[in-house]
Amino acid sequence: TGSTRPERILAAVQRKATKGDARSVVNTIDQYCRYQEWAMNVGDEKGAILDSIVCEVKPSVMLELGTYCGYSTVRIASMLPPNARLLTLEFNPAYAAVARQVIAWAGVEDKVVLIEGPSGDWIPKMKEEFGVTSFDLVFLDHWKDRYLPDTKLMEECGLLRTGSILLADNVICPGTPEYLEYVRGSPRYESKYFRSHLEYTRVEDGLEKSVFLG
Ligand SMILES: Nc1ncnc2c1ncn2[C@@H]1O[C@H](/C=C/CNC(=O)c2cc([N+](=O)[O-])cc(O)c2O)[C@@H](O)[C@H]1O
Ligand SMILES: [Mg+2]
Repeated sequence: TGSTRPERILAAVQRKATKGDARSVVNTIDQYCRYQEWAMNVGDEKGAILDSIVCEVKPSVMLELGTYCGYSTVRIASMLPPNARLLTLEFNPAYAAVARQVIAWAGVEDKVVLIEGPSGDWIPKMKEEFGVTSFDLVFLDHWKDRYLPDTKLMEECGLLRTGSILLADNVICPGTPEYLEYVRGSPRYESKYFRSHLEYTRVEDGLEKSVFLG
């Protein structure tokens, strides 16, 4: 049984990235996935948009849905002030195991809480288990058909406050039509599309930034 793609990405990080240097980890994964084998990281082009929004919002408490190998986890954490917290949800134990090591190699583990399990189970427990009042910023990058149900679940659980921001990856490719229709059609959101490309390709994709109006 050979290695998995996430394990090969981890091996590249441990071989080529400077330990404790988050940007070096980000650059190493981008190099590997652009020139060796594609992987579903938000990537460098959309990543720059993600960086600018994290810098603008300066979240104290942030949620990421879909950790995968931890690329965006590290990218986001490297932009956060020391007292900020990034909670990230991943239900595949093998991916979570890789992500923990990528996060550790980058030296950002103090800002990150990786929670292993499905978003549907954990979103309702955020207040009691993690003392979350509400999320300042949520990055949606998990199964595309979960974006809408999990957004509605966060609303129902009172995890969004006036001004909370949802940032969704892949709204064009692979696409999240039901989610887009909801946030663009609802009077409770102010939505904006940031046009870009699918990671490491010339295919159109983009991020949708939606401000919850309460
Ligand atoms: N309910 C849930 N709770 C916790 N973790 C969950 C979850 N649903 C999925 N996950 C995890 O989130 C990741 C899935 C990402 C799907 N992205 C994608 O499918 C994707 C595909 C392409 N693409 O095909 O070009 C490009 C992209 O940028 C993409 O993000 C995986 O690590 C998976 O284990
Ligand atoms: Mg994605």
